[in-house]
Amino acid sequence: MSTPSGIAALKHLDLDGHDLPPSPAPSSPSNGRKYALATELVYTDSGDQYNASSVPIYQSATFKGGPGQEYDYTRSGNPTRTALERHMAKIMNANRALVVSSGMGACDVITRILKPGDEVVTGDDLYGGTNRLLTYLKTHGGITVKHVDTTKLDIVKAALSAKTTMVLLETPTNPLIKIVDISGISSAAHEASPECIVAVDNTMMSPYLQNPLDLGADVTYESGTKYLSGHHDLMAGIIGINRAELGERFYFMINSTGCGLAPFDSWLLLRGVKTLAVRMEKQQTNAMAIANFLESRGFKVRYPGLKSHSQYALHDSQARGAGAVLSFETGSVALSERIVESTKLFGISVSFGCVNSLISMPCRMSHASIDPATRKERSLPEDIIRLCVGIEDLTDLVDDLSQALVRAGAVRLTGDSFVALDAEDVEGQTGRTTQVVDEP
Ligand SMILES: Cc1ncc(COP(=O)(O)O)c(C=O)c1O
Ligand SMILES: N[C@@H](CCSC[C@H](N)C(=O)O)C(=O)O
Repeated sequence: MSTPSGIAALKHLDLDGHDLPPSPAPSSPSNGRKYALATELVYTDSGDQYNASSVPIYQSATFKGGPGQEYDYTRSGNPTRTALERHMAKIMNANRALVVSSGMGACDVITRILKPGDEVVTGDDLYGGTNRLLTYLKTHGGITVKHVDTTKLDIVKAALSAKTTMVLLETPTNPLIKIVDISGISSAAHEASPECIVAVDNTMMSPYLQNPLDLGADVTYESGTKYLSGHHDLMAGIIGINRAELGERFYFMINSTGCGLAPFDSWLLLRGVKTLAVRMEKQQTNAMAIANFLESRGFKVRYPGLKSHSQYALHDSQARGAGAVLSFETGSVALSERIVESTKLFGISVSFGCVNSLISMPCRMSHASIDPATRKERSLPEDIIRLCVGIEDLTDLVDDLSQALVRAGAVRLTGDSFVALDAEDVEGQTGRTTQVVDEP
């Protein structure tokens, strides 16, 4: 591929994604990290003419100078966004990273390369928004979408064929915390169809804990709205790729549709990513303790850090930690609602990965767009509660959950110890007999 210069370098016109000129300042190959990840996360070279310590925000839609310029228009490229993309490529172990306006924006860019007649194999437990986009592509885009239990390699293999164009995975899944064998499925997919693109949604882990590209995936993407930003103050999506031609095709889509991340949000995300290691370490330490606490109270807890998780070993083999999202069931929707409404520190909110702890009922919130019949078919329990654990003091978090469980009638205080009540007992009671602990 020749590299046009001058005005040609500013045109990104090829509709089929072939023979495109390189996009402005593509991220440099960065697989050879010099330092440990926690160090690399904080180390950014601003490349600024005044040696600014923080990457400057190029809040400009246009760049003067005409032909031959590296940047002409922020939809096509912006120096602050490029700085973030270079930083993220390094962190994701990717040759190239692209940043867009949301996690779903990233999923859209990736799936836009599908054509009518193409076939996608994906999981039966997926974030509700991903399920919604795939359902749209199935209904209106002429694409076959097969939802299978991706925890079972033999089931995935049976679904794959030479026609499979894309495999789209999440691991751990949201919200059932199922673990998917990235390496096993990537090999099987490439064997069934060498051109098949294996894309992994890494939102539940972040690159601090898991690197799908190192495990054989072709594309990794995630919602930067979550752990990467860490403060619930921006929306972003990141795509990481090692295959140059895929990078150019995705860049073509981003430039064509205008979903590249804005300069200020790129700057905010660069800032957030610097503290990813310390936030994640504290969040997952808290999450582990809370998972143990709930399990010891008799709840069925889903968390990949628990040895009781049926896929603990698989998760441990492909990730460096369990993250900070866990879910548990109570056996009763009404009881779950009361628990969610009784917490004080755990805010009732969608999303996860931020410094504050959150509580939600996925079937009513993040996964409400999956119709109830499909939720049932895919065994998504209506009573499931999802916790996203933050960086607060652990004792405060446990106390908050304890008082919520008691208030809601999920456990009874007997002397100093809690006794879990099963849902039938709780709902069968006429007037609850549970004691309420002192309010903090
Ligand atoms: C696993 C997962 N993937 C993708 C997304 C989409 O990210 P965003 O909200 O940034 O569009 C979300 C949440 O929204 C998610 O939980
Ligand atoms: N109303 C939103 C719900 C966003 S859910 C965000 C996040 N992925 C989560 O799992 O909590 C929508 O319809 O997309």
